[in-house]
Amino acid sequence: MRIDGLTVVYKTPAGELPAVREISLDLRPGSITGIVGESGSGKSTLALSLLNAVQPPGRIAAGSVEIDGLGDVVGLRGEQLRKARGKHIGYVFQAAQNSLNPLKTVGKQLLDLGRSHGVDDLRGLVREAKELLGRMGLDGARVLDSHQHELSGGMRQRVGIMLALVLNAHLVVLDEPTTALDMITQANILKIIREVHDERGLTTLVITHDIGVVAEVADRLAVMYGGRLVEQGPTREVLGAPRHPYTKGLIRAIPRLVGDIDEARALPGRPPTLATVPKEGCVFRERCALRMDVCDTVDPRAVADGPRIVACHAVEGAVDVTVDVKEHA
Ligand SMILES: Nc1ncnc2c1ncn2[C@@H]1O[C@H](COP(=O)(O)OP(=O)(O)OP(=O)(O)O)[C@@H](O)[C@H]1O
Repeated sequence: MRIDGLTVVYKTPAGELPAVREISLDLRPGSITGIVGESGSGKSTLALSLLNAVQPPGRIAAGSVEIDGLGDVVGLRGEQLRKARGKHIGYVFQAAQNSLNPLKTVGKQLLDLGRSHGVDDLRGLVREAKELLGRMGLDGARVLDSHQHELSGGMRQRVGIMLALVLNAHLVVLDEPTTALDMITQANILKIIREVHDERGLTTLVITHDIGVVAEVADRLAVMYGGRLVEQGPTREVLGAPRHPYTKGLIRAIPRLVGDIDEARALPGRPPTLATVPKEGCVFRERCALRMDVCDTVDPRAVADGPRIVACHAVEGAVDVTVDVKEHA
């Protein structure tokens, strides 16, 4: 999947405002990419636009989402689009716990899904679903016989993951796949996502506010702030040596299990909303220790340095960000 210059706007009383702005990102075949960002940074809007599923008052205003063998998803309509979802792209939306039909059993919904995508071997589909549910620690036969209200939030979330994987799509988008789960179940589900990903040679995108989740599963990490991607690169490199001041702040804000709890320092200020996100210049400048005059007027370009891509005037200008941030703190 190649996302290029993607901009998504919502119509508001103040006019159309961008929730996702000029995002470019390549999902490499066989990799797991994690997108991390605070609430309101535009993650879910981005996930929806990858399936061309943004609903009014939102719309994709610019850019493309090219998928191998399918073309630009932004140009797909109606039946073509419905077929692409599920068969080419499996997805779990953020509200997976609430997205099942309350009137039908999970098994009935699975069969509906299979039929609507022209699956001939429905028995095989049920077998596959049971296998996936079993791996996630559930009794597959029982779950398929259940209605939504008979399942806990965590069980529904696992059903959502099963439905995303069962049609054997090669591209899988998981929006907050583990939010309703306790820590142990979360670790187990992430392990299974990784295993199924490897077994099937999938290309996977995991969207989350939880940097621990991406640290666990993602090969590549992209950091989102105010609708922009501010930094991307191999997960270990980004977490081990973050370059963008926002990524640094985000990592420093994580409390650790061992060591001094006071070392975790919350990032001062709040992330911008649609109404407050600056129309020009850097979206992070209000909270940035390295703010310069140019940040008020010029949007920093995303500059690549090997596998790392960073959009920051201070980094672009080769300022030693580590030293400056420490001094400021
Ligand atoms: N239907 C809508 N109409 C107007 N604004 C919207 C709509 N949906 C989202 N927004 C705004 O777009 C911005 C991005 O929202 P989005 O839900 O994509 O962020 P997010 O990073 O997924 O946050 P969260 O994790 O809380 O869901 C936010 O400022 C949000 O208020």
